[in-house]
Amino acid sequence: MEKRVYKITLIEGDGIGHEVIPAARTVLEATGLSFVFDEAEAGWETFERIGTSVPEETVEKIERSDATLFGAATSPTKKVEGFFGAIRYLRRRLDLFANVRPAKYHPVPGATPGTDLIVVRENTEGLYVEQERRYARGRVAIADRVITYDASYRIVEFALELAERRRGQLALVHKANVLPLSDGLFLEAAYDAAKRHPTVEIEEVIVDACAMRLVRDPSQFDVLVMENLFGDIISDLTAGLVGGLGIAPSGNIGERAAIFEPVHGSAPDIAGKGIANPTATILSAAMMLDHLGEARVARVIEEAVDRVLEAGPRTPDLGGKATTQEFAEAVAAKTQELLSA
Ligand SMILES: NC(=O)c1ccc[n+]([C@@H]2O[C@H](COP(=O)([O-])OP(=O)(O)OC[C@H]3O[C@@H](n4cnc5c(N)ncnc54)[C@H](O)[C@@H]3O)[C@@H](O)[C@H]2O)c1
Ligand SMILES: O=C(O)CC[C@H](C(=O)O)[C@@H](O)C(=O)O
Repeated sequence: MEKRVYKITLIEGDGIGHEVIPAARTVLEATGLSFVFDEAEAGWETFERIGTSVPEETVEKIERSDATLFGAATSPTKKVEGFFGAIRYLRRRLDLFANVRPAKYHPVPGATPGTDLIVVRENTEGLYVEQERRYARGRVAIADRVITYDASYRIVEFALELAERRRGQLALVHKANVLPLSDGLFLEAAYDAAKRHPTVEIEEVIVDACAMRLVRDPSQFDVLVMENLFGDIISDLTAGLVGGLGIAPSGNIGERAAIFEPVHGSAPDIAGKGIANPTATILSAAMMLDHLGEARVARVIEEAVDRVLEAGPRTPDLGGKATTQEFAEAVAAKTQELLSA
């Protein structure tokens, strides 16, 4: 059979994106699969240079490729005229409606054994419609939070299908006790979708109780589905359960495109030092391979990551002294060794 060549767009973005993307590329190149990598730009540095954070050429490259690996992009906390957040824009522009955020135990300090769950985050609406305004001479601010039946149905359907391939449990995470019209609509759509998946065990969990239960015993959860901002916050919590942001991968999945990225941001506090942990990006690259149908190689990369995390070298966030690239090279070597065994 002719060997498939995968077209992958690489977007470093800002800060540690410049370090973790080359690290993940080192691991991908060790798999023996064939890739054509195409680099594209996005983020704050791009905005400062050319006045837009996502050039059209970047969108076209993503649409033309089989999948994209994204590092991180910086967003300022003050309003900057003409600026929009790169990853937020790409999620909505390309209708990458499902943000899939696994949290699985890896052998690192502070990780909770038994954690093996996936947060499915709605990725196109909620507060991320980014419609804010101020009134009363600037002393009152309102942000719209949009929940639609269709987007809720679509994300819950995605989560139900995922749960069917796993342990068959789905938690519907919501705040309908306080917001019965909006989060209540999410639940209505969820139960309509669930009618077609009778084998999945459904549980409703109010988001604040969900946070508490996750901290106390994450092993009670399999798949959790929720609107955008709840998913943003809960997925950082679940990253914390498995060793921190240096570890947590994700995929933004749509019908026309898919972008894989670490859950973390551009980490300005450590950028440029070569000490960022590339595990989250390497595991995102493994998710990308899984998505492309290369499940076996994806599992081997995950195994290689675990072997290196166990034996060292480790990056400073996990108590080690390794650089980003040293860690990646160790994972690449272990990947090659496991693939040829
Ligand atoms: N998807 C994205 O592009 C994305 C995601 C989150 C934050 N951001 C942006 O990133 C910038 C910084 O945000 P923040 O500081 O809240 O979050 P962050 O994830 O960048 O960093 C939070 C903390 O975790 C540490 N950390 C993160 N990734 C790490 C890694 N791989 N290895 C070791 N330590 C790591 C950082 O050093 C920092 O102390 C902001 O401008 C924010 O808007 C972008
Ligand atoms: O800083 C940004 O522009 C987006 C950050 C981003 C988010 O979805 O809010 C990040 O926190 C994430 O979880 O992907």
